[in-house]
Amino acid sequence: MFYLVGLGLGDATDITVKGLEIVRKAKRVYLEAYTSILTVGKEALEAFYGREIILADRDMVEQASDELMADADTDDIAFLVVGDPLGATTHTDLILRAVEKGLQYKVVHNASIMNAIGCCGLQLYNYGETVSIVFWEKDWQPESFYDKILINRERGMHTLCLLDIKMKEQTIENLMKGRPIYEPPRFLSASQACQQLLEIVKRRDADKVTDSDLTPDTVCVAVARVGASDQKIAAATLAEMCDLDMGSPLHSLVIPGHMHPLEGEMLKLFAVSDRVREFLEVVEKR
Ligand SMILES: C[S@@+](CC[C@H](N)C(=O)[O-])C[C@H]1O[C@@H](n2cnc3c(N)ncnc32)[C@H](O)[C@@H]1O
Repeated sequence: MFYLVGLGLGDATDITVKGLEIVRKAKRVYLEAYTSILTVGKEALEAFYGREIILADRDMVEQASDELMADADTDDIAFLVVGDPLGATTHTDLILRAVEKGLQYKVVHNASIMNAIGCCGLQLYNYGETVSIVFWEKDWQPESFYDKILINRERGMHTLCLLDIKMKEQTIENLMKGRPIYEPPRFLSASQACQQLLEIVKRRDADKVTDSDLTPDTVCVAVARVGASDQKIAAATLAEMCDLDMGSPLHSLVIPGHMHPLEGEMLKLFAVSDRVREFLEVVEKR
């Protein structure tokens, strides 16, 4: 059996009982190591599960499925994914390859950032398309995520923005071989994401600005390390968020659409300034 096991969002103990039983009896245990991270590393997982873990880089997952799934016809192979195996990063390609090979598979679900974002108080029913905000390079500064945020806002919907993780293949190879990591992975922070969003606002033609467009005063929400003991949530204006330190990764950002009074009341718990509190009090009284 080929098992895709979700690890949840916080630390080693977030695996489900069902997932842990599978990990403990599987012949080999892989950890997908490039789309998300927990607040603890491979060693802490190995200590908690009592099993050796093989890190699986993008090449292995996308090109070496024979190796990954070897023996899954007669033995159990576990493939661990931070969050939910089918949340945000959908590993449906692996499922299709397992089926092609005539293998049986099972998914063990767990919490995903896609549902845990409910922690900020904005209703999951009211979200539109999720977007990914990528690290801008000197000569590559896409703006497509901004347009998707506007489409959601035009419909009154909130937008969950997942933030880029840049992990060089070399870093993962070094990790897998126990070699030192010369270039640590880079994680886009909520404040960097807001700086990029405001840069796009600045570049757009002021005459064409609509009510859905973002401004430095637009209230947004940043979450960091959701599910971990030091989880942090902050509601701030985009301009305030540019200078707010949310601490170590992972971060996500939410750009609200139309807010229900209850959503405003809940968000107020996380307001970082009087300006945001005053704005949310108006929402509460709608
Ligand atoms: C590609 S998604 C992977 C999703 C994962 N499979 C899941 O179901 O949650 C990775 C992005 O989700 C967001 N994310 C994942 N876990 C998070 C957490 N615990 N706190 C805040 N953001 C998180 C970050 O923006 C990160 O770059």
